[in-house]
Amino acid sequence: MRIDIISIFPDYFAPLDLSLIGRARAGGLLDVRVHDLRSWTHDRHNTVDDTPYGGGPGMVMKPEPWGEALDAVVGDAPARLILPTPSGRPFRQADAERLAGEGRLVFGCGRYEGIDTRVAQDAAGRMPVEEVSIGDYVLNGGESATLVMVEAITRLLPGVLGNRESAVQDSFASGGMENLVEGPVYTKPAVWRDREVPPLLLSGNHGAVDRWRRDEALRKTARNRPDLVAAMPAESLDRRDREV
Ligand SMILES: CC(C)N1CCN(Cc2ccc(Cn3ccc4ccc(-c5n[nH]c(N)c5C#N)cc43)cc2)CC1
Repeated sequence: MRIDIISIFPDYFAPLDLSLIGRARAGGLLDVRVHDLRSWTHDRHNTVDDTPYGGGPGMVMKPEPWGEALDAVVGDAPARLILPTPSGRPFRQADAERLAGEGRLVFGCGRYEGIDTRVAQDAAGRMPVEEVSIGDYVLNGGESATLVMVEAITRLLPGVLGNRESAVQDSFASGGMENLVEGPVYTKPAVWRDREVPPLLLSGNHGAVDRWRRDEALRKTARNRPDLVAAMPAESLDRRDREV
């Protein structure tokens, strides 16, 4: 997969040189290129914003630099443009799974009050465009959202997660009881500050451990995400589950 990111803060994406994504890039599993939008400005001040038509607070990102940047970065290649925005469709695990199947993604990181609407309209004539939001809270720009989405998407690509991790077992997976949040996890030592690891986890009884983990995950989901429990098909909750 190739990912292009266009932003006025390219240094924001230094974290993509680290850890699993950094290793995937170094190993040629992933091609991530970050571009400074100001490279496509031509005035002395590298201007990327201007006042909004119709008045109102703040500034809006000018269309010209974006148009030139997308022309240069995408050209005629097949690609999907992802535009983080507070008004976008919610980005969920199912979207990460869908987008992990794409060959090329381009993330356009807006700032100020957003990008002139004509940029998305113009791009839609050449490529699929998705306006997405990572959550119901307000950020200052699209960079953090792009980092979140790039991580959620690329961790699903074959070979990116090491052999010791697996995206297959992740919670929030689409459909079924996999929608449980993660239950408690423990490692050595068996006792820490007088707190014991549940003895069952040291029993070697894998069936009982699996049932315990599922009960604990269901208990935590009911406590933290009652919306996920409510959305589960009734038949997927057996009698024992209802007692948890
Ligand atoms: C004055 C008054 C009436 N306005 C009312 C509407 N407000 C909406 C508004 C607020 C902030 C921003 C800053 N910003 C610029 C580009 C950009 C991209 C993503 C996000 C973003 N925020 N939260 C998410 N989940 C996001 C995602 N994904 C934020 C961005 C842009 C737009 C702005 C204020």
